[in-house]
Amino acid sequence: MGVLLPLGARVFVAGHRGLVGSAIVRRLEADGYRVVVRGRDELDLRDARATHEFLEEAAPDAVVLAAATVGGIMANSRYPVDFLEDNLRIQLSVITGSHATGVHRLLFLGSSCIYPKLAEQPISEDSLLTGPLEPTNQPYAIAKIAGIEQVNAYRCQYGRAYISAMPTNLYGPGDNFDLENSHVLPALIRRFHDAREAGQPEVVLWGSGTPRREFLHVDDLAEACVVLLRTYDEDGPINVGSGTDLTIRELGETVAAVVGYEGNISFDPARPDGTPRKLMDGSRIRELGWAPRIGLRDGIAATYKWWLEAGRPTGKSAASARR
Ligand SMILES: NC(=O)C1=CN([C@@H]2O[C@H](COP(=O)(O)OP(=O)(O)OC[C@H]3O[C@@H](n4cnc5c(N)ncnc54)[C@H](OP(=O)(O)O)[C@@H]3O)[C@@H](O)[C@H]2O)C=CC1
Ligand SMILES: C[C@H]1O[C@H](OP(=O)(O)OP(=O)(O)OC[C@H]2O[C@@H](n3cnc4c(=O)[nH]c(N)nc43)[C@H](O)[C@@H]2O)[C@@H](O)[C@@H](O)C1=O
Repeated sequence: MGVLLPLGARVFVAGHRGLVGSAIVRRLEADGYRVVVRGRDELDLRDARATHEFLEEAAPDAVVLAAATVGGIMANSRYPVDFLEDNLRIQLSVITGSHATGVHRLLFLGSSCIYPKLAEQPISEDSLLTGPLEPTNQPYAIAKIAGIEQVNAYRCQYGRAYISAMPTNLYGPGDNFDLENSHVLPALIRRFHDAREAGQPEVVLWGSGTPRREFLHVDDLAEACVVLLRTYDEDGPINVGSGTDLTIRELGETVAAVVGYEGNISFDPARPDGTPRKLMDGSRIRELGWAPRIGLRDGIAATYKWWLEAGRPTGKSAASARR
């Protein structure tokens, strides 16, 4: 196999201000790569022509596609048009534009929600398209599946070294802490912190508390992405997970303990549970020598510390996220 990402290569990280993109920028720079970025205010990646012009001028050696319309279970349910169309448009602009301007190496990021709602656990890459999706995030999942197919098509028709990675649920510094639109982990950090400060006797979590989720610290994901960019060149998605999961009730208890909240935890069954379980089979990426380093409790403590030191950002509301 040739050198897929030589040291010093120039990498365009699309979505560099996000949870994932910012972690990938940190990792690439620490590893001796040169990073190219462009803010959404200057370049809307849904605009195919502007994206093409930018890629032509910037001429990166590689592209990491970490820009997307992203959110938790309620955002996915409330804004299906945005989750479907924004992501299809960003993918078309960036992947098509990369090929058209001669970029030979590209990493596309999908998500574990591309797999069937009731996939056999742990979920192997081979279970893609073997059953119905989870309805709360079907539009997003279908856009991401289209992205995987687009990557495969460029591999097949043009021999491009484009690849797709499917991370499990992520968390870490730079996450979205908006209470309605975020994912569960940052929401719980903020909710337990606020409840402790207010002396609130109870925190009501969404759903039944029984769904199981697997969480990976974003710095571990970033390391996995660089390993993939350097060494991996196969068809189809490759999973990136921590290898262990827990119930939402257990997650709530863990976050409460880290934050120092000692009140009661209850559940609101009127809110959706989503997929009952989505634990990834990570054996393929483990064979490449990558393994996560950050345990969940330590990762939550580090994220809580980051959030406090950053001035307790409240995250992206639906309006700003859907700008
Ligand atoms: N968070 C998670 O738990 C998981 C995330 N992933 C995947 O990782 C990738 C990144 O997610 P994450 O970092 O969490 O998301 P964030 O919302 O934190 O970041 C998304 C980034 O994309 C940028 N962006 C969105 N739309 C546009 C646009 N039209 N033009 C230019 N830039 C745009 C945002 O810009 P701005 O900062 O200006 O808003 C932001 O920097 C996604 O593909 C997602 O599917 C996969 C599994 C789990
Ligand atoms: C990464 C992944 O993320 C999403 O899927 P999800 O894992 O279902 O999302 P989530 O993190 O929002 O919730 C996980 C679980 O937690 C429960 N829950 C309890 N209390 C709160 C709470 O306060 N906020 C949130 N958000 N959830 C809560 C909630 O009811 C659910 O049972 C999709 O975007 C999908 O497309 C995707 O890719």
